[in-house]
Amino acid sequence: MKLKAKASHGLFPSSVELEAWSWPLSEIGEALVELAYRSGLSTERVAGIPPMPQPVDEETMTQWLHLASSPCEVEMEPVETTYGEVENMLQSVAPALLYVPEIEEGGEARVVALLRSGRWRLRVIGPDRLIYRVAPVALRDAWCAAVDREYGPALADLLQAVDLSERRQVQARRAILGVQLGGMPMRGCWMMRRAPHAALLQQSQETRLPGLGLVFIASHSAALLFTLIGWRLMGHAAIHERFVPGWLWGWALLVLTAMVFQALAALTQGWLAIGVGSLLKRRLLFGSLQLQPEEIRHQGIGQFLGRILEIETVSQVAAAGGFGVLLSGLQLLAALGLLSLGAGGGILASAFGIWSVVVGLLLWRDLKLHEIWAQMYRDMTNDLVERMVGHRTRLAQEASEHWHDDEDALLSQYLDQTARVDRLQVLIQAVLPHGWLVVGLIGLIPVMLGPPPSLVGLAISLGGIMLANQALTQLVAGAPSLVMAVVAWKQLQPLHEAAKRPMEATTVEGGQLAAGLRAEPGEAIIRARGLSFRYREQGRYVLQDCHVDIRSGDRLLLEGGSGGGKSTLAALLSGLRQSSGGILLFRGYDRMTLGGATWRRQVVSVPQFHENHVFTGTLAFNVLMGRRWPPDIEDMIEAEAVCRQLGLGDLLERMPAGMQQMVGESGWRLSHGERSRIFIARALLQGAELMILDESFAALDPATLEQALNYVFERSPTLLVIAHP
Ligand SMILES: Nc1ncnc2c1ncn2[C@@H]1O[C@H](COP(=O)(O)OP(=O)(O)OP(=O)(O)O)[C@@H](O)[C@H]1O
Repeated sequence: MKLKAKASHGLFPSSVELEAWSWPLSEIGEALVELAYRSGLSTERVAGIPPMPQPVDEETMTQWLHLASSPCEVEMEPVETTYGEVENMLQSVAPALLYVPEIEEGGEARVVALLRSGRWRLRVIGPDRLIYRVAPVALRDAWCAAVDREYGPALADLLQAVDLSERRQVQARRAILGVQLGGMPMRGCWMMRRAPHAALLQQSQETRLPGLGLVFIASHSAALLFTLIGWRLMGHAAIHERFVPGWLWGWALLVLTAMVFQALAALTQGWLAIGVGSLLKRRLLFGSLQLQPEEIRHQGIGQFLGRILEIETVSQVAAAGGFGVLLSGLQLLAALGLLSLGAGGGILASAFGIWSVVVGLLLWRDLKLHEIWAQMYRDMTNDLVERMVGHRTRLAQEASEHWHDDEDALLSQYLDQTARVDRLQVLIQAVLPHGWLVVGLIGLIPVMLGPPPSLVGLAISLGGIMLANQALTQLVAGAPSLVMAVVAWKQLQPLHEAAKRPMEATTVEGGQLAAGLRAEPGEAIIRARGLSFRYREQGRYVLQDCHVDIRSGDRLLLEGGSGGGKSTLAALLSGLRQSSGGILLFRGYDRMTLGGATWRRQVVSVPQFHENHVFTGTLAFNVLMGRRWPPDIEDMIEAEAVCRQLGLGDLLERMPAGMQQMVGESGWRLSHGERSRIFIARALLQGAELMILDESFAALDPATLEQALNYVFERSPTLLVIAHP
């Protein structure tokens, strides 16, 4: 099959073949750099991208892309679609890299660098750095060629028998395969995005928020300007009693223009709200995943839950007109200008200045009260989460009359604070805008008592008072949401700070090691010299001057008294914690060289029961999450086999949905022994070089223990078992 694409350069576009607009696999690094640069995500063409290790499979490629994308300040996210959806996906996934398997038997695999494109023509960068325009269907055919080749021949005879032109035959084959294979998963596409730890401003540029913001401010200002000119026109006509039709038409035109700009402002406000909300959500959720377990533990998980819920407040406020509040500032300035131009300008402008200070002070007080209120709310959430987690223990062991002791005290403090916030709100909402009308009219009294003012000056002053009233009404209507947003943003600061931390990158050595072969029998896997660890800087050492040697193929048992530091050592060896001193090497590399992610892939630890978790999801997800998700059919077959070998066959028979059964907190309640074997299965399926089991067999009866242990011996290349004597 020959694939064609129109070249976009030159005066007379000509058809060129796949080789011209796709990159050889060996040049994937160059394709990545060029795509990052041309799509505006990198500021320069980064040099020195390491070569991709061979042989290539999807896993190696994903790992390598993870490694190679970090110097370009981008991330490559694997995208999965179905055979029937390929064309749609190609139209929305850019910028992206696509792995195109060999089109013909014996051909070579290629890579396509897809730029942001229109719907009907996709733009791709060729190895000659020129941009080609490709029909979505041509790229679809290239990407799906391997699948089409496998399933297409069966259709060939059928299509030959029908009298159709060659073009129609291709279309018919595409349509039939689309129906037959529509749900088949398709992989080999990686979407390029700005790295999530990049500055918020850079990320907002990517979503075109600054431009939208400017359009919003400009259209709002224009609407205000045209309204003011309209007022001036009507005022002038009224004072001079000259209501000629031309003036009325002019006024109508001004009002219409103001309406158009107002509609544009409302439209861009909606887009801004959605854009800001999604940007913040993405950023802060990334921040929450960047937190170290110790940071969460230090503050309590409920505190963080409370903070994460605040994300919704910030984005809702954006939608609820927080921007309108900011813009009422513009109206206040315009009102100040009018008041100083009108009759008795000095007095009215000063009165308005003093009133604005009062407004500012009351809003400041509102902010402070809200901050205390939010802290109380977070404490209550934390308390509630603690109570829910420990509910069963309290049920069994605490006297029921004490269950709600602290809860009642917290609740009554919270209600008192809510009442304080509400009282201030009433004052702000009722007094500020209307109070100003009274103050403004009192400010006019000296003007009226003095020499008669000019009618124009009086009209301008009245217009200024009304405009200020309108601006204050808008300000106090939106102020509560703005105050909430400021308070919520302050609470989200730890997540925002965590989001600035760069992700742990896979290093060149890490990538090579991950793609390379297993260690030779007897080769040193772990080497630790003088290893020490303490939980706090001034705390006591839990481990001190510790020497460990683990070789490939070893089966080791680590015994020791309670609190002796066995689990801590397991956490250090598996890269979950970092040592306070000494040297720790995995196959000759330290953690910095290898990268934390690669280290944790290669040394898997099954933590003690209370430190491990069954996620709410299918059993298949729970055992395969350490390998990859979504899985392919081989993964599923292997996962079921591992579960059966660990003695979970009975459980699988009893579960109505087998491997697809929902487990976890709200699903099938697994017994202690079943859970511990699921943890073992999860670790075995990760395929790590070294496996550490921390008291994983404690809950098993002797027969099951023997079966599980024998299987673990058989499957793990190197094993360290922690157990009590
Ligand atoms: N976050 C922490 N801060 C301070 N000390 C801690 C912390 N976590 C654990 N420790 C202490 O470190 C010591 C070693 O704990 P570790 O869990 O490694 O022991 P272990 O040998 O696995 O014990 P066991 O056999 O009872 O599971 C214990 O004294 C424990 O109290």
